[in-house]
Amino acid sequence: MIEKAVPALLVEDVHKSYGSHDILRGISLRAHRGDVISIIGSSGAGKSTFLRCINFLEIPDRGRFVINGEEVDMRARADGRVQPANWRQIERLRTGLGMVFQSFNLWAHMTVLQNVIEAPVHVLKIGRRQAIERAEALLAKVGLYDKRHAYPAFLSGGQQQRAAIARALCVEPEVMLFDEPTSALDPELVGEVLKVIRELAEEGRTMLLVTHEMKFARDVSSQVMFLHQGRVEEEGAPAQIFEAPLSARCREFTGALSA
Ligand SMILES: Nc1ncnc2c1ncn2[C@@H]1O[C@H](COP(=O)(O)OP(=O)(O)OP(=O)(O)O)[C@@H](O)[C@H]1O
Repeated sequence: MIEKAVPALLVEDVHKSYGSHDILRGISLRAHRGDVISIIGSSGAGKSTFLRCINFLEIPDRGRFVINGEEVDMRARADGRVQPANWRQIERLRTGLGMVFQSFNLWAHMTVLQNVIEAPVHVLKIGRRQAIERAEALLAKVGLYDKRHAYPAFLSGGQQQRAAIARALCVEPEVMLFDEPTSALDPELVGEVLKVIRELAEEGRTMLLVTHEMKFARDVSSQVMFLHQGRVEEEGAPAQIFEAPLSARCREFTGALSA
């Protein structure tokens, strides 16, 4: 089927620098529907920056982006870099990318339910009743239905992150982008969030996951990308990356963390 052949996300040759510091030096990625791609690497390798360039929270200096078959319209700047030509297009395409951040980023003045329906109602313009139905189903799925009228301050970090996942899912994104979703959590709360992410993977959702949870990445991913200093040092199936990596750096990194 032609539809299946269109990647959910295609990213080519992404570059990004801050001043004279080159952070991303030509990273490409292709995610087909149902792929779970973990992005791993040492601190400072550029993992989060890469994820943030994909939904234009950071503006890449260069790169080609095709989201759900639609290419992002980029234009050249006088300094040789590129920038999105049309922010309306970016805003529209962003609804196809559900982002979950390390620090949850829930709105503190809104209840869990209000957080989850905000984008469906105000960005997608779906009816409030329909948004509430969808949000309640998602909150039940992540185990937070009973907390739907609570404010974020009254939730644990794990509950806040599960609410943030429900919020990202509520716009029915093509691709979920997870940026170290468990890094800010106390160790005893990590498992409940990983369980939700694992269920999403098992459902066949397309996901990119920046993580330091090596065992989880090994279990849940269809593909793993190991970044080193802004480049893809090695990529492949989890069995390759974690059991028989070709790169000595990758072997050292995964060996040290999964030991
Ligand atoms: N807004 C910014 N301005 C300047 N430098 C930045 C900015 N954001 C990130 N950097 C730098 O870019 C480099 C890569 O950061 P990034 O957060 O992408 O790495 P990472 O691989 O996700 O690391 P970690 O695992 O520690 O989160 C780091 O050296 C960081 O200090």
